[in-house]
Amino acid sequence: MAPPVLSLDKYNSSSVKTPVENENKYTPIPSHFAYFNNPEDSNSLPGDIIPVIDYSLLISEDLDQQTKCVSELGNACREWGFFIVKNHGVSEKLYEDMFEKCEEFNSMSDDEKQEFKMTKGVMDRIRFGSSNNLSSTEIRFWRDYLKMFVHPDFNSPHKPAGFSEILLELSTKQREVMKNLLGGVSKSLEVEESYLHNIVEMDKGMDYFLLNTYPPCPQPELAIGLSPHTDFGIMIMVVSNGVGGLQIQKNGKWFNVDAHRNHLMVNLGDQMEILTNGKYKSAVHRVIVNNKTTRMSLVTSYGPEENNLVVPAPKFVDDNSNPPAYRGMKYGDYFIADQSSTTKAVSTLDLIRI
Ligand SMILES: O=C(O)CCC(=O)C(=O)O
Ligand SMILES: [Fe+2]
Repeated sequence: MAPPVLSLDKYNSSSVKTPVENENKYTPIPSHFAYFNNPEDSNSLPGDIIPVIDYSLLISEDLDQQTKCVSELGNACREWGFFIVKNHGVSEKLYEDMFEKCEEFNSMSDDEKQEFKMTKGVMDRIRFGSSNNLSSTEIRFWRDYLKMFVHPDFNSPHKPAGFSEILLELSTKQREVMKNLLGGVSKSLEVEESYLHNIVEMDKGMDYFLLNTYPPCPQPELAIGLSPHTDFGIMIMVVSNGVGGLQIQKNGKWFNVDAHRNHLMVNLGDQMEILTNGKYKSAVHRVIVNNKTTRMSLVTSYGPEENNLVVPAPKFVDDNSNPPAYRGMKYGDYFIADQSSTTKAVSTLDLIRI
């Protein structure tokens, strides 16, 4: 007898998690989750060569150490568009508390989460859902999300109790780390420390926070958590609950990112590529799923002020060998284009490449 098929539609659910928990003996997964046709497409390599940056050296008083760290940061940005950050100083306890609250959020019923579903559109201050693309003819991602704007105005679900306080504390601390990383990246580009920060008006910048949840999948070799993509934003900070899944692409090959719970994973985003006129590239990445453990990731995308017109910065453009490679676009418009696209290939950058 054919095994029962997991049916998401009968739950009319905006989440992968609810049906997964209610029908735990299912297989196969519904066809609209079947992403991989060819098993070789999911091949990957160990990520032990991915650069690791020691944040404590970046902010140290010892100028030699700092310079060495900036140079490592520059290499990581040029070669990978991605790096791992250790010794970042945000407490492990704060992450533990945040993940605990995220689990509590996930455990609420669909009815309880109803009020957080998208109502007006992608500019909703908070939205909960699953897959970017809800058209039934498209492949869906094996992922649930909760997304919200946390800067300059702070938004958070009002439940579970304590969620918003912990998120505010975490966002504030992570923002400080990001400011210093952005300073280090500026220096690696041989501009003053505040160059990128000032040009994008980071003090008024739009920080977008996401909780991604990838429940165990009975056929992980077929499904995908997130297909290959680049992120909007200047830099993106990711912390996981210690369960692997993130992969970074380099020279056409996929590398597994070591999922140490107390490390930050940072990738360069599309606005970094535009600002540096392609000198630093936005990293292509994807998330694969497993059949044992739920992966959760806390992602914050840091970007310019919403009305900031993002164009290649003067320092990286000249009339001879470096003409502008991207058209300018207001950051808010870019965000909307990225988040509303139902046909997005790998990168929204394709919209503005010259
Ligand atoms: O879950 C992750 O590690 C990364 C998620 C991601 O790439 C995204 O939300 O854009
Ligand atoms: Fe991403």
